[in-house]
Formats: sequence, C-alpha cells, structure tokens
Amino acid sequence: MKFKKLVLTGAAGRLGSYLREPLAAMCEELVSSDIAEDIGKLYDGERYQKADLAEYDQVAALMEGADMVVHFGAIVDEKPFMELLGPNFVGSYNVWEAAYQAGARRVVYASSIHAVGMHKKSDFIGIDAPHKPDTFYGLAKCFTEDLGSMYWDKRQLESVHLRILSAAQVNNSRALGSWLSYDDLIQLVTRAVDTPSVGFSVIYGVSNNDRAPVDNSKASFLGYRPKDNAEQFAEKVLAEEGPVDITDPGQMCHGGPFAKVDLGESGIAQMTIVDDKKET
Ligand SMILES: NC(=O)c1ccc[n+]([C@@H]2O[C@H](COP(=O)([O-])OP(=O)(O)OC[C@H]3O[C@@H](n4cnc5c(N)ncnc54)[C@H](O)[C@@H]3O)[C@@H](O)[C@H]2O)c1
Ligand SMILES: O=C(O)[C@H]1O[C@@H](O)[C@H](O)[C@@H](O)[C@@H]1O
Repeated sequence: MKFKKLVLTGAAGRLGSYLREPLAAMCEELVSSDIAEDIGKLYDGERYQKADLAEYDQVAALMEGADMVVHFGAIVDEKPFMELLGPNFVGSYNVWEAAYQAGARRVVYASSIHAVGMHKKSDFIGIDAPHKPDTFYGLAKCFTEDLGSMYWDKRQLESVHLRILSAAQVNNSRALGSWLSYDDLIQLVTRAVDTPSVGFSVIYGVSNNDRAPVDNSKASFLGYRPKDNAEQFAEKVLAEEGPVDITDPGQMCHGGPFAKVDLGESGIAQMTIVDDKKET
C-alpha cells in the first residue's frame, strides 16, 4: 500500500534517522521535519521542511494533504517543566490539531516507558496500566497519550502510541529487558502505519527480550512481532555491572534512572546514549 503523503517529525534525530528510508518507501511523498537546519541527503520522494513544534503555523504548514503523521520530535530527556512545555506539550497539541485540521487520519507517536515509569518492574504491566509518570518528560508523554485518546473519541483522528523502552546500546542490566533494536523499531512503526484500523492504541516498543518487563498481548492486533533479543548481551553486561542496590528506585521501577530524579533538580538525568547501529 502506498500512501500519498506522510509527515515525519524529529527527522534529524537518532530514531527519526532510521525511519526516513522505510517511511519514504511507503508513500509518494515524505515530508521530513525537524528544528535542525537540514538533514543531509534525501531519499527518493523525501522533502525536508524545518519547523519548530512549539509554533502552530510552522507545524500546520507541514500537514496539507497528509494521510498520517509519525511524530518523533521532542526534547528527549528530563528538563525543567518550562523547557518541555513548548516542544513536548504544546508541540503535541500542535501536531494533533494541525493533523485534524488538514484531514489526516492517523498520528503515530513516540511515547515512552516514562509515562508509566513509577510502576514496579515486578508488576508485568500491560498496555492498560494507568499512567504513572516518573518525570516531567514522562508527564508530557501521558498528556500526549490522553490528547490522542480525546481526539479519537471526539474527532475520529486515530493514533498509535509507541511506549518505547530503550532504543540504545545494551550496556546495563535494565536494558536486557528494555532494549528495542533499530530493526524492531522499524517494524513497529511500519505496523503502526499500515494496520488498517487502529482507533486509539498503545503498544510497548521493546524487542523480543527474554527479560522484557512489559506485556503487549492486548496489542497483538497490530501484528508487531519483534525479532531481536538482548539476551545475546547478558553475559558481558552482567559481568561488567556487578551487584546492584535492590532498594534503589532506579533498579525497582520501569523508569530506571528517571524514577529517581528529584523533580526539583530536573535536568540532571542525562542518560548516556550510545548509537549502536553497527553492532546490532
Ligand atoms: N531513544 C529512546 O530510547 C527513546 C525511548 C522512548 C521514547 N523516545 C522518543 O522517541 C523520539 C525520538 O527520540 P530520539 O532518541 O531519536 O531523540 P533525538 O533527540 O535524537 O531526536 C529528537 C528530535 O526532535 C527534535 N526537536 C527537539 N525540539 C524540537 C522542536 N521544538 N521542534 C522541532 N523539532 C524538535 C530534535 O532536533 C531531534 O532531532 C522522542 O519523542 C523520544 O521521547 C525515545
Ligand atoms: O528509559 C530509557 O532507556 C530511554 O527512555 C526514553 O524515553 C528517553 O528519551 C531516553 O533518554 C532513555 O534512554
């Protein structure tokens, strides 16, 4: 199935960069967007348009004739609320409202495990677990999921909320459960786009890890069947990490290090992201 036009936000980002080529292949025109000046060489059928998510007019200018929006643009770490307000909260509103006004039928959104990050890992949470954000960053993901739910109920704009766990190199024991490989990310986004009817849906973005701490069984209709398994890294990671403090919220909760961020000091939770394309 070829769509006429898809829009990708966050196209200059780590995950957006992996999505550009497969999305371009699914449509006649891919409009890739980011706040960055440019994104380098374009794929067949791809066009780049700079836009600040916090500015409605700039977001609306992306949408004319769009079938769907794949919304990956955001500030991707914990920050003071006022720094997240424009890109992550208002930005989501702008995407949904502009998509609706343009007659688009679906938004596929990069949500996060941090929308439910304060749940204990010993609770094998499903897609219907109540929101339990661990940070202002996670709160913006909760806000956007609720926004998507409301636009579906009131305006029949579909959305799929991909609660991605960790799309990064497996270098700690949490990631043995939370890893999402880039190939599985591409399959996840492809299924979210090409499944004919999704209404308002939530699914965890996680690979087929032996230690995956979340349950996607109620999202099986989306047809996402991850292939990669972080267990291949277990021996090395466990040997390097040594014993952990089991009373540490960062160990006990789904949100990992974000679960122990003091909101008063938000901005300190910088996670080390290592791009591991060559190794996975
Ligand atoms: N990488 C992960 O493990 C992970 C996990 C859960 C969720 N996510 C979500 O996936 C998405 C992509 O994450 P990533 O890891 O590729 O991060 P990234 O920082 O590499 O990409 C985010 C992109 O958003 C753009 N952006 C930021 N502010 C903007 C603004 N005001 N207007 C327009 N664009 C703006 C940035 O320029 C950047 O290119 C984010 O929404 C993130 O919250 C990522
Ligand atoms: O929890 C995780 O591993 C990841 O969660 C994502 O939402 C964050 O954007 C990223 O910085 C974290 O590394």
